[in-house]
Amino acid sequence: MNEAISGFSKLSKAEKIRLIARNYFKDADAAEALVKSYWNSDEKLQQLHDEFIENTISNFYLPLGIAPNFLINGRYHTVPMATEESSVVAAAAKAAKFWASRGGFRTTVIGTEKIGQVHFLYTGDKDKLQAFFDKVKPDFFTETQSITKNMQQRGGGILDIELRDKTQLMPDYYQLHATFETKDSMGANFINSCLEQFALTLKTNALQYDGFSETEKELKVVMSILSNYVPHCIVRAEVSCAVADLREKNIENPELFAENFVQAVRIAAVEPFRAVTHNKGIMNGVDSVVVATGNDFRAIEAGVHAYAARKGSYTSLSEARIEDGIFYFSLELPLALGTVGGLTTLHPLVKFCHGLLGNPSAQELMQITAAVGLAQNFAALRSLTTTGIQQGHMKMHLNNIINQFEVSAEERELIATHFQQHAVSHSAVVDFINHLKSN
Ligand SMILES: CC(C)(COP(=O)([O-])OP(=O)([O-])OC[C@H]1O[C@@H](n2cnc3c(N)ncnc32)[C@H](O)[C@@H]1OP(=O)([O-])[O-])[C@@H](O)C(=O)NCCC(=O)NCCSC(=O)C[C@@](C)(O)CC(=O)[O-]
Ligand SMILES: NC(=O)C1=CN([C@@H]2O[C@H](COP(=O)(O)OP(=O)(O)OC[C@H]3O[C@@H](n4cnc5c(N)ncnc54)[C@H](O)[C@@H]3O)[C@@H](O)[C@H]2O)C=CC1
Repeated sequence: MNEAISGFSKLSKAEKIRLIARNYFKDADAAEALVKSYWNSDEKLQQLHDEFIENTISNFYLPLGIAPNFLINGRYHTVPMATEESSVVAAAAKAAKFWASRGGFRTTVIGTEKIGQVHFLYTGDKDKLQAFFDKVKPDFFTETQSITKNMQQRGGGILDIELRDKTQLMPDYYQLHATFETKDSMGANFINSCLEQFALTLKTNALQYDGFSETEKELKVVMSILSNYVPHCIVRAEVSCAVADLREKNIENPELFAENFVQAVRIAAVEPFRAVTHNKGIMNGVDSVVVATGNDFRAIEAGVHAYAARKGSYTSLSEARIEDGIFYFSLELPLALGTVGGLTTLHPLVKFCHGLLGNPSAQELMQITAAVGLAQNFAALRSLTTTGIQQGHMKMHLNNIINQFEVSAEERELIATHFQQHAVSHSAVVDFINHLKSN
């Protein structure tokens, strides 16, 4: 099919599936059956999922895994992780267990401030604009009172609003740069509602402001939206122990291990090609928790990588050092997470994941997520600087390779036994399966 579809959104779910199956698949019945096989047998539950997004035809599964033994600030957590990548959950679990016997993770929330901006164009005298802003600033607070009342009762609300001159970046470009405290919510809807009211207050007051010329009164609001860059909504996670205590399987020489580990982190600090992969390893853990807890992983990803580039060059999000015989490893991340709002109470499995974590506050969830990010980074670097990443990763990935072939239970057993002694690679598995089949 190579033509536009008109009115797709108006079709029923069954009609959408039929259209897709008939136009894109040789075996339309099989395609239709596959899509339907992922429906939930509970019709009410299926309807709930259908209504999360638009043009829904089915559910797209991601596995939900568990990483136990996360000792964080003296309390054990069992962490839900939703991810498609093999070895991520095993790596987190292994690192959690390793650090649980060495004091666990220490985490602190450094800040929770969120940001939103009204972007507008103004042609005229800058001093007059500043005088106008100073005069109307209280109105931004009073005219959003109906929106902010409940948030204020929770201890949140609008923190401050500034006028920012951005004309060096673009002619006539100014901003209302506002900061917010949104407590247990990620805050997108609260912030955007406040910003849209700021924009209205700005425009209406400008039109009536005697200090402006007729052109100046016509300032133009371009858009009002929160920023997913939250450099003051930061959480820190840290682990440390005596270098000698790092000894374990594959860490026979802890001094050498610690030294290599610190060097690996330093390379990520100075070399962006390495830093991106290093940080991807951190996000293996962070995203899994973010998805499992129904948070906005696109917002988190965008914010984290902007933070990693805040000094002008993209760098490592984690740091490691050895001081007086102690190994220190830490991480700071901007994480605007919510434990209310969005899908948190709507999606039954998301609700289950919050329950598993003891229904944390947003600040607690920030800390758990940062600890998982640090654990993931530790596991990857531990492998990279000792056995290499492929040994453990391919061990976990073996099932995915086997599942691409028709193998009996008996053959599966033989493959598993063989690869306990031999290095796993896609071609080695294929060769071994061919060898089994030819005998
Ligand atoms: C994969 C392991 C954990 C194997 O490690 P191992 O030493 O072979 O594991 P083990 O069989 O000795 O078990 C030790 C513990 O590991 C965990 N574990 C072990 N196996 C499982 C399993 N099947 N299911 C659940 N948990 C598992 C579990 O906690 C277990 O304790 P237990 O539960 O027995 O008390 C290790 O080699 C490892 O941590 N590797 C790193 C893997 C990794 O980082 N994967 C991410 C994907 S690669 C990537 O995307 C990121 C990267 C690497 O590019 C980032 C970067 O470059 O920085
Ligand atoms: N650029 C972005 O990141 C954007 C994200 N979104 C989406 O917005 C959603 C998140 O928005 P939210 O405003 O967080 O969700 P929301 O509007 O669903 O729920 C948050 C609301 O819950 C209420 N609330 C109850 N108890 C609270 C407590 N203890 N603390 C704080 N608030 C409490 C407040 O009224 C608060 O505004 C996500 O699904 C995200 O994908 C939407 C637009 C843009």
